[in-house]
Amino acid sequence: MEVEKARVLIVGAGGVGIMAAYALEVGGKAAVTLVMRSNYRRAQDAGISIDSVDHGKGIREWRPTEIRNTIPDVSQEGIPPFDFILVTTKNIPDVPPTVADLVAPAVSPGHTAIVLSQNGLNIERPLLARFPQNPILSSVSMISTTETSPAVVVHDFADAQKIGPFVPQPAAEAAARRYVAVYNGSGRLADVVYDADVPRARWHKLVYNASFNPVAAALRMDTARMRMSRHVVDDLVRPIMLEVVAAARAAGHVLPPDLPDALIRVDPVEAAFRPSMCQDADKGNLMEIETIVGEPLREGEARGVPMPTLRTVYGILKGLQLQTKVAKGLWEPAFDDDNPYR
Ligand SMILES: NC(=O)C1=CN([C@@H]2O[C@H](COP(=O)(O)OP(=O)(O)OC[C@H]3O[C@@H](n4cnc5c(N)ncnc54)[C@H](OP(=O)(O)O)[C@@H]3O)[C@@H](O)[C@H]2O)C=CC1
Ligand SMILES: CC(C)(CO)C(=O)C(=O)O
Repeated sequence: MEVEKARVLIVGAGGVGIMAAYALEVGGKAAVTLVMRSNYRRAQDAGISIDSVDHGKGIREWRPTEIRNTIPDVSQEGIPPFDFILVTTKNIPDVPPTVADLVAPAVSPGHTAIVLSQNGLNIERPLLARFPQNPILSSVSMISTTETSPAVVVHDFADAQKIGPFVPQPAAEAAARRYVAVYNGSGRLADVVYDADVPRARWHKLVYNASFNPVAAALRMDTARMRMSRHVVDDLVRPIMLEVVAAARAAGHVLPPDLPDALIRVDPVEAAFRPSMCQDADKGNLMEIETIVGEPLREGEARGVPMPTLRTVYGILKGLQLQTKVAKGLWEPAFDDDNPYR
């Protein structure tokens, strides 16, 4: 007897979203509807191309069950509810629409589990507030995957995810366990696992992302060159890592003492790896500053943790983000009424 496939909507069809769509479909336990935007036409015409360390090179003209270029409105369109909505856009709350606004038409209250496979801290909170009857799940992803041109993806580090409920609660725990089983239907993805404490996993990952990402974006430097310079690590990366470890501890998450040293050396030198925020800066894209830098800073400072290096880097990054907003017509230089510097 054929078991009914989970209906999964994926919003955000870049590197992470396309690899998730592929893993879900190839596992045979999910039917994926993939929302595409700039790459929609190319995927419609020629399919999606993937070279993947997990699934093989030379995957061509691939398409999931359904591709569309709008967010489904389940009640208006009269379509069956989605079991899961996987969000894999960049999370940039300082520019609308918010993730909650984006997915709202596709959410069936009390049914759809929303999975956030995005970097950052506390990104789940607005979803919990907006959809109190729905399981809200976190996927802390360690994959390295890039959309090199529209609908063409290169995936070069094995898919590793820690997946669990943002708030421990039976329905969310069950939904998270089901999602892991559906995602790894192929049995190939041993590092995609259930984790009962994803808030800790988010802090753990932030030790890398809150330090290397913004410093790389500000300096336009890969992690190998930062290490070769020595001073970039000594003056910026390591101090931020220690500040984030202290903030995590203040928030109740004790991370291994050797974590900063291990993460400083984690990228293969020959990869000359540019963290995602640096790649966004290179492309003139908006960056995930508030979720990756601002939020750990706010969490730490609210608990009295001194975080002077991260605060300075945050200020610089916000300035860079403002320049991108100007370039995109999203900010008009003008004084607010209450600006003391006018
Ligand atoms: N790439 C990686 O290896 C890793 C990424 N992450 C995290 O995963 C998340 C996704 O990253 P990644 O896949 O690299 O990001 P990408 O920039 O490659 O992809 C994001 C996708 O979301 C689409 N999108 C954005 N807004 C909308 C919208 N309103 N409606 C429809 N589609 C939209 C973009 O479309 P368009 O092209 O039209 O802008 C793009 O296709 C981020 O939070 C990132 O930090 C975490 C670990 C590793
Ligand atoms: C380092 C990496 C690829 C880890 O998955 C990441 O999260 C990023 O570049 O932002």
